[in-house]
Amino acid sequence: MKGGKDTSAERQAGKWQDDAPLLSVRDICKFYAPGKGCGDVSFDLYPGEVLGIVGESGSGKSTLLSTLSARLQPDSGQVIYNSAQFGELDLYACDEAERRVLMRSEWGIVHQHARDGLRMNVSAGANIGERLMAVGERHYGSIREKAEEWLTAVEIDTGRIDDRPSQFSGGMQQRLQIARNLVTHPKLIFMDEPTGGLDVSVQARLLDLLRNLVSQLGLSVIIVTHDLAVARLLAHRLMVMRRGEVVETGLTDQVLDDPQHPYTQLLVSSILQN
Ligand SMILES: Nc1ncnc2c1ncn2[C@@H]1O[C@H](COP(=O)(O)OP(=O)(O)OP(=O)(O)O)[C@@H](O)[C@H]1O
Repeated sequence: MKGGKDTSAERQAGKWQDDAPLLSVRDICKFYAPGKGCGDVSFDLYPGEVLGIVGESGSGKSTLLSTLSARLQPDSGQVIYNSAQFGELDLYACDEAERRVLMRSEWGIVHQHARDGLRMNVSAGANIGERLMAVGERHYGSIREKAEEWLTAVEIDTGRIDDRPSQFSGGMQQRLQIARNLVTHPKLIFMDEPTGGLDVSVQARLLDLLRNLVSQLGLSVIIVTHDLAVARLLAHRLMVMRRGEVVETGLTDQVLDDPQHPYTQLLVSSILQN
């Protein structure tokens, strides 16, 4: 099946708002110094929705993503996750053990640099199998079979299952990182510049793959990118950040085709001029 975003019309019709939010973010602040970090961020993310966080370098995108994914304690604010296993969880008030379970089952994190998300000294199959074992899978044959299925899903030859990621190209490493994340059927994926640092043709292939998987699996995604073309292709909704503040939010097509805030206008026009 060829994937793709749902149309703005569906989004505007409130297709997702009928469901309970998967993630509710309220007044999150995390500042390292004045203007360095992120402040007063609030939004709801619905099941199957892809939210893009865009803005120039240093605007606070990665800081925000880390606070949303329970990797960086905010100075203030609340992140509530609607867990299949635990019900509503306040991420910074719940047990560390519960957060760890989420990280390896219901959530996935795709890092910009694949080596931050992979174990480079074990095989591709073991990278995928490790996450399965973390959720209780013990049968070697079944783990290997699922690893092969996921290698195929991310377009890696199953003959490479015993190779280490260090023997893979950058694009393959990134696809392996995605397979490792998706094997446990997570609900929510956090991505930080997943196509950054890759050649343009490799980026295009990865984006196409991501778009199809996100659509087929009905994943909710929060993706940080400075690349508006990536945002346009993947995200239903955008949040534009500048100096730690959200300056504009809205449907992707609306924000990019009819930006309201002067900073977004500048961001969009600078891309058009290039
Ligand atoms: N651990 C840290 N200690 C101090 N300052 C930090 C830390 N991490 C980030 N910052 C600062 O906070 C600001 C926001 O950084 P952040 O990485 O969130 O921005 P970004 O929008 O993701 O940028 P980029 O696209 O370059 O990754 C920057 O000024 C950065 O230098």
